Amino acid sequence: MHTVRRRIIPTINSSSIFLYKSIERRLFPQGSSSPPILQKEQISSADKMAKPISIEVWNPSGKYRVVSTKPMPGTRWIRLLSDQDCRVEICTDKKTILSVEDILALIGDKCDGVIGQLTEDWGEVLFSALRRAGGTAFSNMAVGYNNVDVDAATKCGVAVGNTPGVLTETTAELAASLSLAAARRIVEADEFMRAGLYDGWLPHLFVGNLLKGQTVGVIGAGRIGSAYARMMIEGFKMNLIYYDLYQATRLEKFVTAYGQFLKANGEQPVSWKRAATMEDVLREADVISLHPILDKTTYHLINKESLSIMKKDAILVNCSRGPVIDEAALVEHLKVNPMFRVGLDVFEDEPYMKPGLAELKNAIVVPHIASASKWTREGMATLAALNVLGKIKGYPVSTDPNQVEPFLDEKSSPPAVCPSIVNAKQLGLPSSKF
Ligand SMILES: NC(=O)C1=CN([C@@H]2O[C@H](COP(=O)(O)OP(=O)(O)OC[C@H]3O[C@@H](n4cnc5c(N)ncnc54)[C@H](O)[C@@H]3O)[C@@H](O)[C@H]2O)C=CC1
Ligand SMILES: O=C(O)C(=O)CO
Repeated sequence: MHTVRRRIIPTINSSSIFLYKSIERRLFPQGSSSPPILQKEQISSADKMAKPISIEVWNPSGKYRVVSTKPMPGTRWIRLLSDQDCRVEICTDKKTILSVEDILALIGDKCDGVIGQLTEDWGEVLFSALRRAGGTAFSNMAVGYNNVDVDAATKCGVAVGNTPGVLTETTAELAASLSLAAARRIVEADEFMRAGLYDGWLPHLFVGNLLKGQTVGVIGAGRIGSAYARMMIEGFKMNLIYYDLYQATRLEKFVTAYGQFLKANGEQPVSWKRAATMEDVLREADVISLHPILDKTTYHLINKESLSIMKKDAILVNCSRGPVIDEAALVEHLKVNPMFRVGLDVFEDEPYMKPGLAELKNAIVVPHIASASKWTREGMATLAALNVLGKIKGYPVSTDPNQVEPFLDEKSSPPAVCPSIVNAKQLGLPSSKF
């Protein structure tokens, strides 16, 4: 078998290059685990099973084989794994979304753990394959894990990690950005300027909504929903109405204290209300932001009926998951209510939009970038790698998945703990407060 072994220039900074004895770039045929190294030209594009998957290997002599289905930001995550005797294989295939077959090929016959992405379908097929390959660890590089069948993973004895906390503020900031952009019609106005249509100030030009004193509605007041609420209340002095299955006590205390502060300074205080039903939020709020998890209870939470009870000039923001909104119903609603505006980061059939959405001026659409700040994305990669590493090494699981700083501090070694394993209890894994 002809082999190709090329040294490539690592994309990480030069100080870390010496840590890695060699880097291989190989072409990985689907359906084999320790595949022969093939030249691209040798592979017939007509033969689907022979379709190559390109990978990058770090620390080739590492004892544990850890696969990442995507290159991830930063280099700390690679260093942390390599330093702990892991051979790290990163899929560098150009295809944006890997299929189950692609991932089966990456798992192969021996694989200790995988770091995967929210675009991948992690169900019984992949978890059984991972288990057969000797693997017991998987982590999504995301806090949301609606793409993962956790029961199937548990049945196979595979731990499922996620990355909460590190993306809370970044995601909330995008929700706040979309709220402002929609309220003040920033995207429409930008397009107007660039089209050369501006010929002077006019009293009616791009008039939008003032946020101060209006009501912000939050559906799903967990980590991100609460952080978003605080930004809108503190930043724009909005009143809060929220709906969640649980009471957001800290958020309520914050609004009470901030209201008292404003009052003491002679300003109009802000207020909060926990709604008994989601419909109460939809009826009362001027800006509504969706932050629940996606599950059976939140699928199409916003549909034709719920849209119909919202104010005609309300603003709706979605930075949770696309299927929380019935997007076809939303398109119809936007068409007949031009004053109703939306800011969407996520879509029902991602990466696609429902027909008609792209043409609507009252919709702002961005490609699932809510967690896309450098610090957050590098932190997500680190937490995902530490989940996988911790399970491989037999470390206990953190009892507080919101305590992320100790894992992210670049100046010290991370604790010997898995940051967040969602099926830890079901698997009977030991836990640690650390
Ligand atoms: N667009 C993006 O890039 C990002 C999207 N997300 C999405 O945001 C979601 C929330 O993340 P976190 O705030 O960290 O999670 P979290 O678990 O802290 O908050 C979710 C909240 O939703 C509530 N909830 C669950 N079912 C509900 C229902 N039927 N009605 C109302 N509330 C309900 C929960 O009680 C919880 O308070 C993630 O699951 C993920 O899908 C997260 C990060 C980035
Ligand atoms: O973390 C998530 O759930 C995302 O959607 C991307 O950050």
